[in-house]
Amino acid sequence: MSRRTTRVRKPRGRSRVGERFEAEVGAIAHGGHCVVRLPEPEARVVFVRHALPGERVVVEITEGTDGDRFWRGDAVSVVQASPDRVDAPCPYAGPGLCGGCDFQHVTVPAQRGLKTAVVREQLVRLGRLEPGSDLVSGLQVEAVPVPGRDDDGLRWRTRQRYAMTPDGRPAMRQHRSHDLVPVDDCLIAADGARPTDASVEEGDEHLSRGGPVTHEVTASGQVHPFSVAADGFWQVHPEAPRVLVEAVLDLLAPAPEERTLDLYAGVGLFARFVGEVTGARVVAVEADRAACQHARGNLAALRSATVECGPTDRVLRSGLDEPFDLVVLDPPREGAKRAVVEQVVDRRPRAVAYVACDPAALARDVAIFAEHGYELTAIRAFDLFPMTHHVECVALLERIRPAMS
Ligand SMILES: C[S@@+](CC[C@H](N)C(=O)[O-])C[C@H]1O[C@@H](n2cnc3c(N)ncnc32)[C@H](O)[C@@H]1O
Repeated sequence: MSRRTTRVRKPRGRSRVGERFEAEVGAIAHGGHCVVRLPEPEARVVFVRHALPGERVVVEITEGTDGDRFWRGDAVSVVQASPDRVDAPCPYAGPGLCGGCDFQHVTVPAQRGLKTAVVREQLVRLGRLEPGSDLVSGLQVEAVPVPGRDDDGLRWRTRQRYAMTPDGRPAMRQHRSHDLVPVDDCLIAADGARPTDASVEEGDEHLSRGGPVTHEVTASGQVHPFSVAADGFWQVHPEAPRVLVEAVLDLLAPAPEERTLDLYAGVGLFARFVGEVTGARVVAVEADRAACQHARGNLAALRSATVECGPTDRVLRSGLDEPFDLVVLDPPREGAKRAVVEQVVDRRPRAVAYVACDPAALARDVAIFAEHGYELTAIRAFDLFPMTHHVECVALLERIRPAMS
C-alpha cells in the first residue's frame, strides 16, 4: 500500500497531520464523520471518521494546519466503545484503508439512526424547518433489504468502480486521496460487480463496458422495461427504481390529465410511470445525449411524451413556458439550485416530487421553494447505500401560499 497523499491544497501554516489526542466524540455530521470539539488552545472542530457519537477515542489528524478553521481525523483506537459498534465485516475498512464505506463499524440499524439524524439536522439547519415539527421528528430512514438477503448491508451494489494498481490488482481509493488500496473483494458489491467479475483495465477506472442493458421495473402494479447505456446512469441498489417510483407516485398522487415535467430524467424512469397514470403530456429533460436517446425509446409507448435534451436550466429558460401540474426533480448531488427552482415554481405546478441523493442540497432547495410559496409537506428517506453515509430522500413540495415578495 502506498503512502497517503491527499488532494493538492495550498498549505496554510504548520501541518498538524499525524498528531494524536484522546477525545469524546460528539454528534454525527453530514459526510460520514462525527464532530469532535477541541478546547483551547486548539479551539477547533475536528471531523472524525471511524468513530461513533458518545465514544471515547484516540484521534489521529489526517488533514489540518494551524491556519485551518477545522481539521479532519480518524479514530485510530477506541477507549470506550458505543454499544452500536461492531467489528467491520470488510477487511479493507478502517483508518488509512478503503475510502468507499463510512459505517462498516456500525450496526446496520444504527447506521440508519445516524442517517436519520443527519437528514433531520439538514432540514432544520439549511431547510429552516422547525426542529419539533412532525415532519422532522417523524422522519426515519427506512430499510430497503435486498431480496433474498438478511438486513446485513452487504452485496447490494449492482455496479462498482475499481481502479488498478501498477501490478495489475483491482483497487479502491483511500478517503479523500488518489492512493490505491488493492482489494480482492468488495463486500457491498453484488455478484457481477465484484472485483473478480468486473473487466478492469490497467490505469483505467470504469464500469463494465458493453452495449445497452435493459432493466425491467415493476412498481405500483406497472411493469416497464428501460434501456440504459452500459455506462449510463441507473440506480445501483437493485430495489431503488421500484422504491423511488412507488414513493414518487404515492406522494405526488398523479391524476388523469395532469401534465408532468420530469427534470434530470435519465432514461425516463419517473416519466414512464407517472405518464402511464396521467395519460397526458409528459416532458422529460435530460442533459446526457445517450440517456435522451434511450429515454425516447423508453417513453415511446406513452401517448404524448417528449424528451428535451440539454441542461435543465437552459431548457427551462429558453422554452417550455407552458403550465405543468406535476414536476419530478431528481438532480445530481449538488441539487437543483436557485435558478432551476425558480424556473420550476414559475410554471405553478400543483406539486413537486424531489428525489435527492444529498440531504444538504435538498434542504437548501427546500428553503428556496419556501420563499416561493411551496412548502415541504411530506418526506421519506431510504437506506439505498448501506455501509456508506449516503441516503436517498423523496420529498413532496406543494403550493401552499403566494410567493414572498
Ligand atoms: C440522479 S440522476 C437521475 C436520473 C433519473 N431520474 C433516474 O432516476 O434514473 C441525475 C440525472 O441528471 C442528469 N443531469 C446532470 N446534470 C444535468 C443538467 N444540468 N440538466 C439536465 N440533466 C442533468 C444526469 O445525466 C443524470 O441522468
